[in-house]
Amino acid sequence: MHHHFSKIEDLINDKQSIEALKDIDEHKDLSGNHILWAYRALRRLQLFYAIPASDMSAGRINESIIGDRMDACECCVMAKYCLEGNDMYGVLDWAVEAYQKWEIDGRPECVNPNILNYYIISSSIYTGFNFMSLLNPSGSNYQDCTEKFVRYYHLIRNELFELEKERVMDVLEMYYYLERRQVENDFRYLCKHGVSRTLTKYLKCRYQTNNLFYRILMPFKEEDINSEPFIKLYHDVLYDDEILKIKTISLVNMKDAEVRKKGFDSALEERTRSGQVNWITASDAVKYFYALNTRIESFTGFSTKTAELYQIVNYGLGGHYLPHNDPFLKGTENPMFGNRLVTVLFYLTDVPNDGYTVFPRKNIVAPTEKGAALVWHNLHMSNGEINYETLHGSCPLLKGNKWIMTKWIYEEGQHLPYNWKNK
Ligand SMILES: O=C(O)CCC(=O)C(=O)O
Ligand SMILES: [Fe+2]
Repeated sequence: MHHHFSKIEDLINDKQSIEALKDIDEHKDLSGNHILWAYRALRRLQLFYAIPASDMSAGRINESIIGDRMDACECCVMAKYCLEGNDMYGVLDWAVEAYQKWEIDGRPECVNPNILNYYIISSSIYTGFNFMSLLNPSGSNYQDCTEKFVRYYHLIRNELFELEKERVMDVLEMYYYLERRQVENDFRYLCKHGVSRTLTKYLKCRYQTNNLFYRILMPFKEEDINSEPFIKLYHDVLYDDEILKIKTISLVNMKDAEVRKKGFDSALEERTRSGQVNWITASDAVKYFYALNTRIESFTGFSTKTAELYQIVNYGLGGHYLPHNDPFLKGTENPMFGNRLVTVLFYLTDVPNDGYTVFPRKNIVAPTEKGAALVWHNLHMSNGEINYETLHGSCPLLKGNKWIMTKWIYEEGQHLPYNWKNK
């Protein structure tokens, strides 16, 4: 018996075994869908932040290396997925990249050069590049052509990127599309350029006791972000041990995020939102978050009695949430408690270079950090109508992991100048 133990111990300590175990560990949760989503996440990041395949495959964005190098095989797989999604600009970009890496990496077997040629030729025809003009009538082979093409491709790549942005679409959709497109452009711009604090005479930060006697000892650190709509940031309102507890409870229960669509049941739609979600159960909430409810009431000034349960979200690579409004549209509100009056968004991780919460209509990128809560009013406090200026989203994550927790406070039970039931 003892003898076996030492053998097992040797095996465990063996470098190769450790690598193998790591491999198993890293891939254990990947189902077919997740692999497809991983590819889509990369492609989405590429399009969103305008990163050419040559930069992305080097792990580079804005001149700095933040990720791992991709090899020829991985680039080829990207081209394959793009082809399956009928994304011919993607096929072109990745196939050319795969081809170059294939040459540099000593022509690894996982890449079939004929398939690569096929990718390049078909995508180049589709994207309007006259590949045929490169063919030498006196019988050159595809290999030579591909090489030539790769050289030309680098010259025209920027124009291709521009072309890709133009899409054909139904005239009736145009108005909605233009408006949406403006918002999305603003969203992209803000995500790319990150946090800029604009200090004005009116936006200040302060120690806030909210007239609570015991808060004199430990006032809230309140920072004004915007006045209309009301957006404020409260620093250090969630403690490290609470964050750890929240992540521990949630980790085993995370499910792929869903979005509610008008007229449809909740749908899995990773184009709009991609991440993993868990709702803390009522019994766990009582057990662990009683004090937090009281704290939320202290800094927001609203009752949490009618609030939703806590929602935890984890975004991985490429995880995002496109701009949206949190309240339900007219007629779909909660019949007992009304609409989502206030959003309290806690950050369970730091948000250093990406994954910001952005309000594109107000030109705001929230300057937040771990343990802070961003609070905003979704409805006009005078009449309960939705304030569409609170449109907000989460920028696609380029690296690491972002964890948040949300609490939605409802109209019922608050001191409001209107009766929500008569709206
Ligand atoms: O993750 C974020 O920054 C925003 C999340 C959000 O808007 C939501 O969950 O409704
Ligand atoms: Fe939201």
